[in-house]
Amino acid sequence: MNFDGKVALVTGGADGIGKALSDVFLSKNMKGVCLVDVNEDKGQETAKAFEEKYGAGKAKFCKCDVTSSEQLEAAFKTCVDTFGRLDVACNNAGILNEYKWKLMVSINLNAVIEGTYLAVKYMGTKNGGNGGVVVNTSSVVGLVPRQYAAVYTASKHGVVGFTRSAAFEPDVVDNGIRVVAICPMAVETEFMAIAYEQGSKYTEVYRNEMEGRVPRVKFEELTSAVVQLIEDKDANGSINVIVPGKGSKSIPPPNLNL
Ligand SMILES: NC(=O)C1=CN([C@@H]2O[C@H](COP(=O)(O)OP(=O)(O)OC[C@H]3O[C@@H](n4cnc5c(N)ncnc54)[C@H](O)[C@@H]3O)[C@@H](O)[C@H]2O)C=CC1
Ligand SMILES: CCCCCC(=O)/C=C/C=C\C=C\C=C\[C@@H](O)[C@@H](O)CCCC(=O)O
Repeated sequence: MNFDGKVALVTGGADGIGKALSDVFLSKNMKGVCLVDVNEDKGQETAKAFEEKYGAGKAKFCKCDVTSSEQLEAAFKTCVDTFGRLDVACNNAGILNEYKWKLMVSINLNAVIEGTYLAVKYMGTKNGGNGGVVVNTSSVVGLVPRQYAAVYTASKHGVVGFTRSAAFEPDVVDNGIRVVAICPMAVETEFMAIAYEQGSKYTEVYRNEMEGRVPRVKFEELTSAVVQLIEDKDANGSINVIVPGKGSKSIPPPNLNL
């Protein structure tokens, strides 16, 4: 898919990875981006900054807690009502808080599943849309284990398993939709700092043993991996790990000869 005149919806679009993706989408001449986020102040601020940079009417902020089915569907509807179409859905919002693990699973996994199905409803060729691409944000710990962050790791493994499987569901394929996921290593966002504030078993260990020593994926490395996945019409069910300084690599599922 090329980006010209297309429309994206990005959850967690107010900040971090979602903001960086939205910026790149607009720089590639997308018609508009819908920033879907629970943080109203940041969301309004980011939308305003994008309108100053790319022109009036290019960015729409939708206040939404992705754990609410009603709010998430309203965001998809607002996006289509505002821009007249939807082509790319990035299910990206996420948190790290092992102490609030049920909430974390709701945000990191349930909302990704719900967002994917809503994308089929609002982008599907059988539902009046033009087809499109769903990009789900997992993590490198969607592929490998990480102690002290068992539930975060489980939620991100869930995103990988769901993406690999949903991509080949007839209802998804027959609606002209591809589904992919990214598995970044640590990225240059405030994610860990926010996790410190909220309190998490992993962040205490991270702070003591790793902080300042873990290389970070730069926004440019991450966004170019996502752009490639969106542009590549053969990328479906693809799970791409993104490693600082080494770019993006597709990780096939294990072949168990079953
Ligand atoms: N930063 C990192 O090192 C890595 C992050 N990831 C994943 O990338 C995704 C984005 O993370 P970052 O941009 O780094 O974090 P971030 O904290 O900078 O941005 C996350 C955004 O999601 C929003 N959000 C949180 N809960 C929400 C909810 N219930 N409803 C709607 N919006 C909500 C926040 O308000 C924020 O704007 C997450 O899924 C995270 O797990 C994956 C690998 C590495
Ligand atoms: C488990 C919570 C992770 C939250 C963020 C996320 O989703 C992904 C983080 C990704 C990468 C973390 C990398 C950690 C690397 C270390 O295990 C080690 O390899 C780095 C050591 C560097 C050194 O110089 O010792």
